[in-house]
Amino acid sequence: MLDIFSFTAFRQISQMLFAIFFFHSSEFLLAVYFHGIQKVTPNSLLLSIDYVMAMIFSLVEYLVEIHFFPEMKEQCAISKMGLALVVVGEIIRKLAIITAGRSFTHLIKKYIDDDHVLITHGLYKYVRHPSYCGFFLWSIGTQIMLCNPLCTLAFALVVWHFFHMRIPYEEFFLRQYFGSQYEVYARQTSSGIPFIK
Ligand SMILES: C[S@@+](CC[C@H](N)C(=O)[O-])C[C@H]1O[C@@H](n2cnc3c(N)ncnc32)[C@H](O)[C@@H]1O
Repeated sequence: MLDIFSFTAFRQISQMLFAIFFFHSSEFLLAVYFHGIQKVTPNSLLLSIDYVMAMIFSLVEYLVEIHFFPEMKEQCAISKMGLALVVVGEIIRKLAIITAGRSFTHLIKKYIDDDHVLITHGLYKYVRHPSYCGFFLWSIGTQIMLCNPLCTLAFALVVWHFFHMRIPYEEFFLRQYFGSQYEVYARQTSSGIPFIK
């Protein structure tokens, strides 16, 4: 029997599909809850071409490896560790969104509006970018869960690089809006992503 029909493959692929479905649908529903359906676009599903390509690539790695090296996918402890990272990352991300409420937008705001307040409580008391930290863990966790060594490394590098570019850009506008209030806050808290100040 082909390994793709094994119990392990069924479990790992179902977990992956559920993780993806839950992540994107809950992002969209929370955006609708906080901003209203009129202001939310399909962009809040966070399904970019690059992201879809990355997920397809990870599925290809999975299928190739399970066919040629099926024992690689039987690392139960590693796969469970990945699942735990997915769950922890998802919880951190959603707690951050709920804490920031209307101040949280999927697109970086370049102009302040009245309902945008600086959030420094909850998870934001400990790190400046908890939702990015949650996504970082979630995305790497999905690949560890699939026992995909290449994509684990690739996702870690690509997602890290994405936040390395995005955080200074986002903080440029936050400094403009909130001035010294943001400066003080930024000095007291770390970014939440390793090796990003
Ligand atoms: C996708 S959210 C990400 C928020 C944050 N970087 C995080 O990881 O939780 C981006 C929007 O959140 C806003 N934002 C980021 N940090 C904030 C804070 N501490 N208080 C209020 N708004 C914030 C930015 O202005 C931007 O429009």
